[in-house]
Amino acid sequence: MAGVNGALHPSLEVTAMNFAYPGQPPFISNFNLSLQRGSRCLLMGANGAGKTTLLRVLAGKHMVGGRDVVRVLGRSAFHDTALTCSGELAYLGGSWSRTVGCAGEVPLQGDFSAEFMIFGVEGADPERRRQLIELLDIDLRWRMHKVSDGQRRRVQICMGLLQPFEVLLLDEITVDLDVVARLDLLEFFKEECAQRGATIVYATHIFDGLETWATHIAYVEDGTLKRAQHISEVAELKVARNLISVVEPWLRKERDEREKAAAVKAAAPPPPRVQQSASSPWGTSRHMAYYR
Ligand SMILES: Nc1ncnc2c1ncn2[C@@H]1O[C@H](COP(=O)(O)OP(=O)(O)OP(=O)(O)O)[C@@H](O)[C@H]1O
Repeated sequence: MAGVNGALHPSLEVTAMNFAYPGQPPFISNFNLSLQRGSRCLLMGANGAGKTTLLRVLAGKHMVGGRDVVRVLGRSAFHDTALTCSGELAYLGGSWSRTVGCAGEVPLQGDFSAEFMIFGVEGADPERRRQLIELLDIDLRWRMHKVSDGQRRRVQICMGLLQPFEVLLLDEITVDLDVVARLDLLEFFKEECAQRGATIVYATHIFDGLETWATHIAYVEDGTLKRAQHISEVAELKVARNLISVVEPWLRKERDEREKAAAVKAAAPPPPRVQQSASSPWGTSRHMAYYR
């Protein structure tokens, strides 16, 4: 996707990025992605392909390489903490949690009202707040420990969007929303990109209506970027009914190849066992048997 629109300064740029979880083999190698202002990129891939990992790296939650590897608005996503503090770079992820020391991510609990949560976000523009509360159909009297998953999610999304982001990373946040809330939110995102030039990367498995929403697609397979295209360049989409009928064969092909590779591995003869010589300290001998 390098150089989309030919503009000089992409709002999001990843260059030759490598990543491995601690103590694990390399997962992402030589990953490159470049998005201009106003782009809405759909991040797709099978379960475990690396979408969440990528979004968290883009959000500056993991340090990867030097300052030039993951650039957001021309600044290092990890090193420039002002990016997230100002809300210019926003990440809305799966669960609503907070990090508690060695316990890691702990789900939010407690009897708070939606109003307390939303009005607790400092510096929010009252008009934007009113618009989001209305868009997400939030009742400010909701008690957060008594609401449904979808209602809790609406409050989380509202809080995450109060600051006018420049780059927004969305990790499957619409799963709990009903159809109307999801469509209204997607429309809101489209306007944010068109009017303010915001950039969005959205990881999801729900493709309904996204063929006309996305400007770009990125398809990852096992940590590797297999496709990165402008939506108009996806040849299959020109003749397909919808996005799901395009992506389903990619996912099935990938699964078949994975199963074949696993079958070949299982059928291969086991590696030769290292013969232990009689003099090996790990070998057994009749002599030692006397001492057992
Ligand atoms: N903290 C971690 N430590 C080690 N490995 C991890 C960690 N988090 C994720 N992984 C591994 O990284 C790979 C990618 O996981 P990731 O959550 O990024 O995938 P995903 O594409 O978001 O999947 P899904 O569609 O199921 O949400 C998986 O194999 C997963 O087991």
